[in-house]
Formats: sequence, C-alpha cells, structure tokens
Amino acid sequence: MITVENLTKRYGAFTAVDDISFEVRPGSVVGFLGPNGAGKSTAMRMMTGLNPPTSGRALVLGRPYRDLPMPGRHVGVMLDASAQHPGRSGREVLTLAAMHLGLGADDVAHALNRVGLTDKEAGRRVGGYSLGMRQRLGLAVALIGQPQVLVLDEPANGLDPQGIHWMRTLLRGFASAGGTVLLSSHLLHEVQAVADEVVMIGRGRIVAQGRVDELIQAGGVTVRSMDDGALARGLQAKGVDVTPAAGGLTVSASAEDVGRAALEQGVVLLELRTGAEGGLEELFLQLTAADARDAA
Ligand SMILES: Nc1ncnc2c1ncn2[C@@H]1O[C@H](COP(=O)(O)OP(=O)(O)OP(=O)(O)O)[C@@H](O)[C@H]1O
Repeated sequence: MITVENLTKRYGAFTAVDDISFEVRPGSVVGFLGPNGAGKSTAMRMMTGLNPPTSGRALVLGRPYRDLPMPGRHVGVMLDASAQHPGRSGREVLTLAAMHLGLGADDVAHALNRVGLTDKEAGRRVGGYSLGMRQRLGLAVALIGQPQVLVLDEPANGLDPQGIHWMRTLLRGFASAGGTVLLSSHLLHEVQAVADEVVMIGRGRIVAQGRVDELIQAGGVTVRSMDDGALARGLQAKGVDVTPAAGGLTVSASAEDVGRAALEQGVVLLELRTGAEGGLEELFLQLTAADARDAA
C-alpha cells in the first residue's frame, strides 16, 4: 500500500509538486503520468525517502519510507537505471545490493533469472550495457529483497517491444500475487496496457485520476455518420453535449444512446468508438497541453 497525502515540494518560490493525494492498493498497478517536468520524479523521490516533502506526507505500508526497517525488503525502488556504477558488472551490482539486505548468491541468481539477464550478460561491465539491459538490472535490484511494493520511474524506458511486453507481464504477475506497483511513464499506451488506474499530473498538480477504463469512457463517444448535423440535433434534443471533432462528433453519451439517436434520425453511422480518440493518450494530451512545462 502506498498512501500519498497532500504531498507538496517547493524549491524557493517554485512548486514542483503541489498538494497531490492518491493511494495505490495491494494487487494493483497505478501509472503515474505527466509531461516532462510535471513533478513525477520529485514525488517519487519523496515517497522513497530521498527528498523531504515541504508539506504533506507519503506512506509506504503505513509508514514513511525512512521509518521502514530494511526498506529494501519491503519496497523495491528504481528511480534512475543509469545510476549504477559503470565499472561494476551486473552481478557485482546485484551482489552488493544482496549483501546490504543480508541476502546471498542464490538470491542474486534468482533475481537475474527473473529479469532475463543471462550469466554472460551479468558478467559484463554495466558501462557497456544497453539502456534496456540497465532497466532489467535496475529491476533486479528492486526485486531482490522480495518486496511487496515497487516504485519504478520510467521502467519501460529503452526497452524494445518484446521487453515492454515482458515488463508488463512481470508487473501484472507481481500485482496478481498481491503486490503494489507505482510506475511513472510517458509511454501512455504502455501504461494503458499495464495499469489498473492512473494518476495524471501537470505542473505538479493532479489533473485526472481514476480507473483507466473509466477515464477513457469519460472521453465520451466519437461518431462519424452520413449526416452529422441531423445526428447532432437529435442528440442535443435529448440534452446530450455534442462537440464537433475532426471528421465527426464527440458526444458525452454511451455508444448505445448514440446508436439509438441515429436510428431515430434515420442517419447511417460510419464509425462509432467509445472513449476519447486515441484512448488515454488523447485524454492525456488534452489534460496536460496547458500544463506542459518543457517540450515533451
Ligand atoms: N532540486 C531542484 N531544484 C529546483 N527545481 C527542481 C529541483 N528538482 C526538480 N526541480 C524542478 O521541478 C520540476 C519537476 O521535475 P521532475 O523531475 O520531478 O519532473 P518529471 O515529471 O519527473 O519530469 P521528467 O519526465 O522530465 O523526468 C521541474 O521543473 C524541475 O526543473
């Protein structure tokens, strides 16, 4: 369980994280989404005890991270996969992490196996690793203490499509076994595929949060027909909001309602899609367009 309550971080007059609150429950994967500079990393650093909040608090398993005994046994953290010492081999990095947690060589072998790094790869220096291999190693470090909670900053970064699929399977499996996962990403379609819920932030503030399917539903229905004008009039007569969209209409109603209105109006439908166009990505862009601090 992760509980974030009114978490705020100010740097002088600048507010990097502005009064955010959300929960990640056991058995779920929550995607933390936002454009560059939105405040995701700053918030995750506060959750994992690396930065003190200006106000508010973040609890992991009911306590501030720093108050957890042997936090690595409870919370697996990967904030910067490139931070590993380039001169050490992957196995050395993992062995050090294992020693720190009172674990042994078997645990190192198990963690390597879990993230799909071969013996040969584990023997190579991290400086020569691809970004995808560093992500796998970072994840192995996060997983080695058999934690119940994972906090991962951009874990899919640098992974190829197969790697992304593998990561998704691993995280879903982790959550299915009762684990709690918070991951940040700008790969929106990836979050859409793996997360049960999302928390979207822009300029440090939460702009939307909730179940992925509900957020997409909230985008309404996109419809294209042989006579959009007649269909729009029919829907508006029922008190439904209709907005012209590229080549069609966006309608705040269910697909069934739109289909019935088309039938009543005798209008032939050409296309009818639930959700904001492009799913979560479109919603994300709409919600954060005004909030992007840097070019994404
Ligand atoms: N130590 C600091 N001092 C001043 N400003 C900071 C500091 N750390 C972060 N910031 C600012 O806070 C804002 C949020 O940064 P943060 O790295 O948390 O964003 P992010 O959502 O993780 O972005 P990205 O996806 O680019 O990593 C940025 O404008 C950043 O410049």
